[in-house]
Amino acid sequence: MSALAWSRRGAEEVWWWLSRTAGYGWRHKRLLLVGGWAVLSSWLLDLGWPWLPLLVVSPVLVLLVWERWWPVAFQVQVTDRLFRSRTRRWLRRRWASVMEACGLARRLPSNQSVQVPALVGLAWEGSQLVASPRLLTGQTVEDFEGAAERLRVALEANRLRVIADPAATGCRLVWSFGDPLAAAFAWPVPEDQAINLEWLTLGRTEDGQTWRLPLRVSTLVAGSTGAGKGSVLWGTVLSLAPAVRAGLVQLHGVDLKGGMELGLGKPLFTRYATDAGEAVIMLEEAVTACEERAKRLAGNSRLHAPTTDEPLIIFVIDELASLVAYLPDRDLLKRAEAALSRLLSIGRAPGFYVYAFLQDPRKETVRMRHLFTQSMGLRLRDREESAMVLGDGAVASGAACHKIHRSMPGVGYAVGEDGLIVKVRAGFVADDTIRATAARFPTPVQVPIVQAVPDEGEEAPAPAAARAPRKPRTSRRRTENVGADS
Ligand SMILES: Nc1ncnc2c1ncn2[C@@H]1O[C@H](COP(=O)(O)OP(=O)(O)OP(=O)(O)O)[C@@H](O)[C@H]1O
Repeated sequence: MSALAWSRRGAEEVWWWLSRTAGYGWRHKRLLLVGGWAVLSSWLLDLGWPWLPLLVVSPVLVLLVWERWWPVAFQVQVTDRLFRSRTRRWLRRRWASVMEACGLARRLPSNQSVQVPALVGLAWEGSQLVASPRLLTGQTVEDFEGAAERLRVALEANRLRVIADPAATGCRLVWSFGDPLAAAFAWPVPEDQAINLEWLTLGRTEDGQTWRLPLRVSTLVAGSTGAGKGSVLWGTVLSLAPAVRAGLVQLHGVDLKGGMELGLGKPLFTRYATDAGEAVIMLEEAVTACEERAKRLAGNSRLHAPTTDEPLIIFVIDELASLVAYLPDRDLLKRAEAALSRLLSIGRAPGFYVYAFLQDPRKETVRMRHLFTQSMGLRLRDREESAMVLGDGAVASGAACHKIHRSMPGVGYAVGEDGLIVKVRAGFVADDTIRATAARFPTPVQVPIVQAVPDEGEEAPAPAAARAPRKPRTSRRRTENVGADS
């Protein structure tokens, strides 16, 4: 190794040590450096080289001043770079022992030699260290998923993802260091022209990218109380607001907390239900409108193209369980379940989608859970709940909703644009932002929900089970008005 390389390595080691001892504070470090400099200077002065101390110490002084006055730039340019090159070097050198310690190496009984998965590639991609191992014969990606936690701790990383290749015959190990999602950030009022009918923009991903979710898929968002479902809900509404004002999207809101959640943004909603009776009528009318649109599309198109005459209909249902599990009125509950299941199963092509939010993802609570084609998990109670929402495979490869800390509302796991699970944080939507958005992007049409009131002397309607088949509850003209399908 050349002298230059040695001195570079020496400088790296000094700065590595300085960054590792950050806890001691700069006063101690400075004392140490100045002391070392004094000893070195007196030694060099003795040798008759008075200019050398200055030469040696001036780069260090420059670095000290840089770190003190421009800490962010210093972090990015010096500390992070040193950390990366050192971590990469360390892993390359220790790969075999890491594999062995994590239970991924194999000792051959014949000659006691150790077989280790070869390290095919190792590189930094942004803030993530990515390794590509070659699996040993008889090993599967699941073996690496099983050792994920050990691999994470071995590198003192915040998170490790095991990403299988499409055929699941190999995988990539992705270590993330630090937490780019640690700090909350506010979500702004959308721009006037920001109409996007393919993607919702909701926050940031752990790679520092914008978090986008496909719009034209019914989506279930689960999170314990206080997990930040409100940010995802309002992020969805804000993302759609410009299209709402343009008449290309209609929002139908269900808020059985009496309007406490959605009330602030009422002008954005074409239809808005705050009690179970209204919600069920709204859903049933939407099913009728959806079936009619599907009939019209049949033979012409396989996917509805939104227009102002035939907009996308997006149901936003806060606390889904209040509608399909906790209703004391069994008749209403059955009707709600039936209408919602029908909408979820036939709504995709005609452009009817449901965005539902709930705390308890168990099947006993939401029987139609499997009908949501997209789901995301915020903080959840335990591993089982994480697996219910995202699937076992996602949890095994690192989507641990149950490990999200209480102090991180809005953080969760979702399927990213590449189809892989990604950790995300929704932007925080303040009440003032909702009010401003509602004032700027009101929907051009609001359709009230009319509940049938039995005429005097007329008997109350019989339970649904006794009536067959049930007709739509409002006139044909009103039904057609839903979704402006007239
Ligand atoms: N993205 C976010 N960033 C930072 N703080 C957030 C974020 N989202 C929510 N919070 C904060 O977390 C708290 C709980 O948020 P929120 O009401 O959205 O949770 P929730 O999941 O809807 O809870 P519940 O089901 O009990 O209504 C709020 O006080 C809010 O200030």
